Amino acid sequence: MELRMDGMSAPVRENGVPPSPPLLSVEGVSLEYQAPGRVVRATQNVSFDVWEADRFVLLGASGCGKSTLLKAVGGFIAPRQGRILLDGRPVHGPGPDRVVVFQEFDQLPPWKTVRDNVAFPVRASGRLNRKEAAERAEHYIEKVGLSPFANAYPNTLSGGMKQRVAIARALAMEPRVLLMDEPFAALDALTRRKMQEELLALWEEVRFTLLFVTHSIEEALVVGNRIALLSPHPGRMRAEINSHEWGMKSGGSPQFQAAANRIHRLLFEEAGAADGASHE
Ligand SMILES: Nc1ncnc2c1ncn2[C@@H]1O[C@H](COP(=O)(O)OP(=O)(O)OP(=O)(O)O)[C@@H](O)[C@H]1O
Repeated sequence: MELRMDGMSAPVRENGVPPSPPLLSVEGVSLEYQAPGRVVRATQNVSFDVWEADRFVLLGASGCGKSTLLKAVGGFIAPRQGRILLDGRPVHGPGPDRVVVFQEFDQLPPWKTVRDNVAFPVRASGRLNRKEAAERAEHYIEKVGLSPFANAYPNTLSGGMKQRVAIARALAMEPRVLLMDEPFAALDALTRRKMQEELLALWEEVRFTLLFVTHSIEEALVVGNRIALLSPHPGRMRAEINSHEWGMKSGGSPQFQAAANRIHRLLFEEAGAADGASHE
C-alpha cells in the first residue's frame, strides 16, 4: 500500500507514468455552510487530482465533509477558498458532465418506468433526440442487467435494483465524472457486495471516471484505485493511498485486513500525531 501524507500522489499506471493533465483538480478547497448564527466549515484546504478512468474514493468518518466535497464537485456549493477544475475549466455550477448517484432509494421519479427514468435526463439535456436517448437508455439498462424490468416502476423494484437504475441513468448521461455518494450504504451486506462487484465489472467495460464517497474502509479498498483519507471538523486531507492492488477477491486475505487496519489507525488513532507528519 503506497501512502503519501500530502494528498498529492498521482495514480499508478501500468507503465509507471501518470497521465496528465488531471481530469478533475480540487485545489485548496475550503467549504462552508451558513447555519443560523454561525458558519460551519466543512472542509479545510483540501486538494486532490483525479485522472481519467480513476476510481477515486473520499473516505472518512461521519461529518468529515465527504458529501460536501462531492456537492462542490457537482457544482451545487461554491468553494469559500480554492477552486475546482474539470478539464482545466473552473466548475461554476451543476452540469451534465457530472452526475450524482445518491444513497437514497427515492432518487428516481416514481411515476416513470425504468426505461423513462434512464432516458429522461439524456433527452432533457438536449444532447440526443428521443430515439437516440431511448437507444442509449436500452444500452445502459442492459449493462446493469435490468432489461427484463425496463417497463417496471421503481416502487416494484428492490433497493439494489433501484440503485442499478440510478447507475444506468447516470452512465447514460456519459458524464466526465460519475459522482457516487454512499450509493450502497442503505443496502444489506450481501447486496452491497454484489453491487460493488457489478460496479467494478461496469467500470472494466466502460472505464468511466468515478468519484466515490464512503465511510467503509473495506468498500474504499475494493472500489477505489486511489483513496483520499479525510480527517473531520473540518475535513482535511490526512493521506492519500494507492489501492489498485485490492479488488473483490482480496476481501478476507491477511494483507487486505492489514491494509484496512492501517487505514483505520491513520483515520482514528494517528490523526493528531500525524498532522503535518512526513511522508511514510
Ligand atoms: N446544510 C448544512 N448546514 C450546516 N452544516 C452542514 C450542512 N450539511 C452538512 N453540514 C456540516 O458540514 C460538515 C460536513 O458534512 P458532510 O455531510 O459533508 O459530511 P460527511 O463526511 O459526508 O458525513 P456523513 O458520512 O455522515 O454523510 C458536518 O459538520 C455537517 O454537520
